[in-house]
Amino acid sequence: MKIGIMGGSFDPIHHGHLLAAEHAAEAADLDEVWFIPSHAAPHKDQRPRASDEDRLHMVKLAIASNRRFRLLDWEILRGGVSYSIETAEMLRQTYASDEFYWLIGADMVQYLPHWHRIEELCRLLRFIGFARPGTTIDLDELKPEIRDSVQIVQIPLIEISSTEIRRRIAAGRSIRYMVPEPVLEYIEERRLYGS
Ligand SMILES: Nc1ncnc2c1ncn2[C@@H]1O[C@H](COP(=O)(O)OP(=O)(O)OP(=O)(O)O)[C@@H](O)[C@H]1O
Ligand SMILES: O=C(O)c1ccc[n+]([C@@H]2O[C@H](COP(=O)([O-])O)[C@@H](O)[C@H]2O)c1
Repeated sequence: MKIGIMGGSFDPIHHGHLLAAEHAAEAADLDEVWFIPSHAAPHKDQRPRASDEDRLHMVKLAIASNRRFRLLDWEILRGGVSYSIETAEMLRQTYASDEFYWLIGADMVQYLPHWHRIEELCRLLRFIGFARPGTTIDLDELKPEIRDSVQIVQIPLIEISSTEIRRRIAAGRSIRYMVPEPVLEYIEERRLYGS
């Protein structure tokens, strides 16, 4: 099987993530997309605002209606810094006959040279990059060892970020239609992000 990996903080998960996963899967002919919430993103100084349990639960609610989407809690269970190379090694050991494609937004494509043990990671899987509003992808900036592992797909642009959602909630503004309805209800019920 061809499996896409959608890693992220998902603090909270939003329609930008879901749309990107769906369209990237279609464009690259992937059989499934596995969502892997990180415990602590390697390049972010701060831990996510919501707990591991709440972020896992929100992803579960958001993907429940899509038969091609799955949730993997490996990075949460592993704890510590969530280096993708460690996850990729576990995936390759556990599912030796599958092919893995790490799905990343444009911001992350340009940041690839800084990923932990990136050249080893490029030998274990390929990356599928897609545009994100406000960022451009310039593959020429990447050295060939990395560039050759990246495939770019076109997806509809949707200007939503978790940061903007957290800001809106804190300011008492609406986030309806930015996140799936069950996620909105969960955020309100658990009073996450100062709601
Ligand atoms: N609106 C979007 N369109 C396309 N890709 C996105 C979008 N939002 C996030 N992504 C991608 O999804 C992955 C996980 O992102 P992440 O969970 O950090 O969300 P975020 O909205 O960027 O969060 P934050 O604002 O807290 O940094 C990254 O590869 C990121 O580039
Ligand atoms: O392994 C790394 O060094 C690395 C550096 C930056 C980002 N990543 C992964 O890229 C994915 C998107 O990151 P983020 O912070 O936008 O959620 C997520 O799965 C991160 O763990 C991984």
